[in-house]
Amino acid sequence: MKILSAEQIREADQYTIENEPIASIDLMERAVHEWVMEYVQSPYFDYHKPVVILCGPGNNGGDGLGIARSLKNFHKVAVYLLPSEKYSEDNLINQHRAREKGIEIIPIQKPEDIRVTSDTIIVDALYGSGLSRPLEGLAADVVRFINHLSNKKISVDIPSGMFADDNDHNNIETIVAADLTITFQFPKLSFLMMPTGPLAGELRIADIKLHHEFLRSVQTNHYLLEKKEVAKVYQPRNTWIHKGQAGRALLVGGIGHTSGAAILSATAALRAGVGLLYVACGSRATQALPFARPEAISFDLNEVNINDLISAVEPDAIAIGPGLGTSSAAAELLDQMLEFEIPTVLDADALNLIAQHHWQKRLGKQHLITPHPGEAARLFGNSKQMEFHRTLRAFVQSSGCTVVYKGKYSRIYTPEGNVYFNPTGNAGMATAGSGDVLTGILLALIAGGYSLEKAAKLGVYLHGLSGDIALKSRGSEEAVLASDLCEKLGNAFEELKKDVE
Ligand SMILES: NC(=O)C1=CN([C@@H]2O[C@H](COP(=O)(O)OP(=O)(O)OC[C@H]3O[C@@H](n4cnc5c(N)ncnc54)[C@H](OP(=O)(O)O)[C@@H]3O)[C@@H](O)[C@H]2O)[C@@H](O)CC1
Ligand SMILES: Nc1ncnc2c1ncn2[C@@H]1O[C@H](COP(=O)(O)OP(=O)(O)O)[C@@H](O)[C@H]1O
Ligand SMILES: [K+]
Repeated sequence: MKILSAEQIREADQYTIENEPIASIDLMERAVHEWVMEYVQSPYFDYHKPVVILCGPGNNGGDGLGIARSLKNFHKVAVYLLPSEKYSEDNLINQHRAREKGIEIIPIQKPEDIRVTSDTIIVDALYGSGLSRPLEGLAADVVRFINHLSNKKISVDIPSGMFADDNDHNNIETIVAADLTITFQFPKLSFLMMPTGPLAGELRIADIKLHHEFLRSVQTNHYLLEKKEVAKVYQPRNTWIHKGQAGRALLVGGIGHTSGAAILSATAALRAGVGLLYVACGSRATQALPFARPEAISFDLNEVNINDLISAVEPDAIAIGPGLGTSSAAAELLDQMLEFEIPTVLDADALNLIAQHHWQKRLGKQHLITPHPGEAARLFGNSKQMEFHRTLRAFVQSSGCTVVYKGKYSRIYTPEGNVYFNPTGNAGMATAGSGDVLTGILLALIAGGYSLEKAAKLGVYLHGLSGDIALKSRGSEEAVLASDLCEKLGNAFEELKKDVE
């Protein structure tokens, strides 16, 4: 699914109006209808509760006025309107239509004019994608006022005060903190990033059927991964395959106290279908592995030379990092391994070592790195979200490596400059070892023949899906373990395969 900028969204609206063709006010009616359809299907809909709709001067406010007319059929509705010298044309039409339906429109002079009871649902239609500067004055006061209320808040298109794209210079306190955002046609970039993402709350997308020609041809570098697209990446296993063809993988890590990290990665790699798995690890992990994961073949890093091991094993792919530590021996090992041409996943301490030794420039097209925000900050600096995003995207384009920036909506950056956001996964995955599991999955997929980009898309999606399945079976986020992700990986493949054509 394409993610468009605010400018492109305006163009999409305009193109639809001119080429469908449809009058602007009728497109707004369609948006209102689709928004209400999403709302009544959401868990927030309860016709016993009164609704207060806050409207601004533009078309977002116009939507709010239309929504008021529609919700009047179910709820007790009150409409409040910000004062303005220039309401948009469609806003004025909808003010008129609302009054015709007997709806009183109450002008807001001060935030306290807005009257709610404890069960009132607040619909936020103050500002949408036409926001041109951070909110101030009365609008900002209204936002702060409602943010202090414990009432459920549902935003129309965008939480008011939030820019669709770049909020680096915005004031977070003047953005509505919504429980649910029902957005039109496209997810907005700011919903998928910190610190704005949490303010959008739960997301639902209302399909307002903008012109398919425009949607097909519009150029973007930002996408939200969808199951059916990821399913196209998946290559079903050939029934005549033998283990030598299912990928030979080498995992390096698991030294001392963090032996478990290598065991988790190894388990994940095996569950993700690798044919042969070699693990080069510390003495403790070498001893534990035959019991924990008898399918893996282990080597003690104290006893083998990495170059000899590579010659003997001839891996199709390598992963280094989980539980590696940052000792000088680990640094020396990584130093040698960064010279290899073999596709390599770099995670955890491998990334910390790269940052420590300023080896970022040694990353190239054979590398897939998987930093979480802490590791990423060590590697690429600690700038604000959009600036960081631009820095990382530029680094990936110039170095040729592929990056998975982990978190909610993990992002895949490709050397072509594309960025894919992953929708699967949940807060239960914020637990020790879940990143190690991802490393193992990626290792297996790359060893099995997927390109780095395809492995990243498929691997990150399946990893999150395993987390979602684990959450269902465990019952609550708190109880999900990284090992559960390995256990449910088969079910995640099964779920994805339902969409393979
Ligand atoms: N047919 C369509 O196009 C469809 C559009 N749709 C809906 O329209 C929404 C976009 O509408 P929009 O472009 O009118 O922008 P909106 O966010 O309502 O506000 C603009 C007004 O606010 C003002 N303003 C801006 N920043 C400000 C600030 N900081 N403080 C104070 N004022 C500020 C700005 O004034 P100006 O910047 O010119 O000074 C202008 O007057 C979109 O999110 C969706 O909900 C759907 O119905 C689908 C069909
Ligand atoms: N709230 C969340 N929602 C979705 N995915 C999450 C969330 N928290 C963590 N994850 C996922 O879990 C993994 C955590 O990785 P990482 O921080 O490296 O863990 P560890 O170092 O303990 O192995 C990442 O893939 C991340 O995307
Ligand atoms: K809004």
